Amino acid sequence: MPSPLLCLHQVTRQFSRRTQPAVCEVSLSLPAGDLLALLGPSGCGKTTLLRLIAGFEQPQNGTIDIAQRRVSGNGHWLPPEQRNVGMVFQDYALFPHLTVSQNIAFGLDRSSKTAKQVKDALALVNLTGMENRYPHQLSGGQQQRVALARAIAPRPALILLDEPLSNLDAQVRLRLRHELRAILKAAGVSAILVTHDREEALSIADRIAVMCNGYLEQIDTPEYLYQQPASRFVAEFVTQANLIPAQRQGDVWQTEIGTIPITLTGNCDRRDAVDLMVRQEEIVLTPVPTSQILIRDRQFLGREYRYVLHTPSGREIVARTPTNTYLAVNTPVQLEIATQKLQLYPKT
Ligand SMILES: Nc1ncnc2c1ncn2[C@@H]1O[C@H](COP(=O)(O)OP(=O)(O)OP(=O)(O)O)[C@@H](O)[C@H]1O
Repeated sequence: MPSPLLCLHQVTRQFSRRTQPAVCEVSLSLPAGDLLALLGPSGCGKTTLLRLIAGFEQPQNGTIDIAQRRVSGNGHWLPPEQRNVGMVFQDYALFPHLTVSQNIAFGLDRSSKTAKQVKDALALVNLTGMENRYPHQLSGGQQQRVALARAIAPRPALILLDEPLSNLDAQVRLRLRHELRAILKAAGVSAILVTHDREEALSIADRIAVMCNGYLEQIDTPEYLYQQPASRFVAEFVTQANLIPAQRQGDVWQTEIGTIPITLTGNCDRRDAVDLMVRQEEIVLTPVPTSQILIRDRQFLGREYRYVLHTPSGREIVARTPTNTYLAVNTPVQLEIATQKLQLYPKT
């Protein structure tokens, strides 16, 4: 197996003794050529972790290796400019008085190769022909592509992107999402992308690292993460699943939405009270006049309906159904769960 391009071991950064660490004992590795998304809510430590890798922050504990070279920890320290890492920021950070070409050439050593490196980077981000424009003559999406070309041009080992799409409007953002992945893959560069947008992470990353309160909760492929969230936090944040309290009663789980065979969650868990993870798209709704569960809201989302249901105890459950299930608000409904395997989590 080839050595990973980036290796973090037990990295911790605490800004003040009175607060908990912004990044706490994070270990992860990144295979060469992979695109990793750091995903988590605001304040969970994503940007701090990115800055530790770039060398803008120094950890109190742990080691960081890039391309088999220790850049931080155990008495080693390499400043950002010696780490062979490119950065792309949320606000593009282009020089307004320099043209597109000059912006891209900025970080390159002046040599006979510079013009070719700029030309190649421009072609990679699809901006050939715009080399003499100034940043204010470009759209937001084009400016971000210049920033990406500038990071790629010196051919760094690793590119770090901090919320690179968040300043763009929704449509451009969607388009650039896929372009971004294609450009990074075409350049053959490894990259880490910070985002708080789960769809962005799920759709473009090879692997996703989910962070919560400074800790790394889970790192897996988007598919695995979605199917098998390792914790209640990942289940709620990434899959936006419903967590429904359940009591063991013989060979079924007793819940507000009916009984569920224990076999659906595997028989090995001996706990009596758990929360079951029920994904929005796994719920099948049938109108039943005697049911105590009511539809409180319905939204048409084009390809599906999003129903908000209320149980007698006041719990809110969200279901997404195909558009052939049209049910009016206030209809009493029965819920069925269409899955072969349900995840469960210990009760909090
Ligand atoms: N220079 C600093 N000094 C003190 N505290 C800091 C500093 N930088 C970050 N923090 C704190 O560390 C924690 C993690 O911040 P960080 O910016 O890494 O989170 P984030 O996940 O990137 O959030 P966001 O998505 O809002 O940018 C927060 O509680 C933040 O207030």
